[in-house]
Amino acid sequence: MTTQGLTEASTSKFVHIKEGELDLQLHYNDAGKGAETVVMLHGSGPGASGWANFNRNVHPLVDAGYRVILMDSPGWSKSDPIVCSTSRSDLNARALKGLADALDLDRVHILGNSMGGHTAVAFALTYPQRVGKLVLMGGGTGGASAFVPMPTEGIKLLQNLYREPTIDNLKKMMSIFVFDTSSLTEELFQTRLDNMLTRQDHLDNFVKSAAANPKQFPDFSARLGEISAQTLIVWGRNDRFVPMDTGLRLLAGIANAQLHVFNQCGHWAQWEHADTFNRMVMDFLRN
Ligand SMILES: O=C(O)CCC(=O)/C=C/C=C(\O)C(=O)O
Repeated sequence: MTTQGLTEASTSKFVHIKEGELDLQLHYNDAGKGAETVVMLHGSGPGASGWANFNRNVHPLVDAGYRVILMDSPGWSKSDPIVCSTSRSDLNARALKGLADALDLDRVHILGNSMGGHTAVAFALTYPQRVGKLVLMGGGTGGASAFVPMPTEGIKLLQNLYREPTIDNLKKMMSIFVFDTSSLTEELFQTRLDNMLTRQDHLDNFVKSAAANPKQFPDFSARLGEISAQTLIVWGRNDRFVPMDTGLRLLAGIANAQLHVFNQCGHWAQWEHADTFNRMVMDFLRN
């Protein structure tokens, strides 16, 4: 199958899930028809979505024969709003369980970016039998860095953007989000700003959630030994949002893990080094 013609609109779907206390509508994109499914989970930035985070990764994986599902987490994009006063990582993991059940998916590979990585680990800890392989980029667990003050400069800019969603604050955040800022276009900024401003309720709820529980992403370090899934950890050496020693903690804790560090790369490895990243992921999933 070739992916010509696959767009956000042509793959856009909704589903209602009931999973524990979660009773809401989720938006997701569904692309490809493979026997194996890769779920991609986006990060926590304002205006983030599956399609915004992974538009450079969907097509190669579909062409390689995978079904690709992009889940928009509760509180992002076209999914229902929510205030989270407990663990956001576990809340998203429950949402993914509901989505996997609704789509009759027994087992999925999970590729998580930042908050999506935290969610992937929460899912693997709670529903280990539902996990194939894990790819964790710039995320996987909360907890303190040994080297960098927390919250990091990137997370402070992200929180500020949630409180004051202006083009200036968006540009401030994006200026340290990726390593090579010349790749950021006015069109990308405008699309991202439009995404954010379309859902003022999501922005307000994120701020309320952080006030109710500043530690939205718990530290899973002590439990990483429970994960048996083969895991590929990917980090940017120049990540100023979630520091690289988080990746080292994941590597130390997950027995079947390997770590790849991209030089000249910020917090968006799957976008900044898309071609190499896609080849690496396909090789990892295949073998
Ligand atoms: O606070 C954390 O540990 C996670 C931060 C995070 O998920 C940031 C992600 C940002 C994006 O992926 C985005 O804005 O697209």
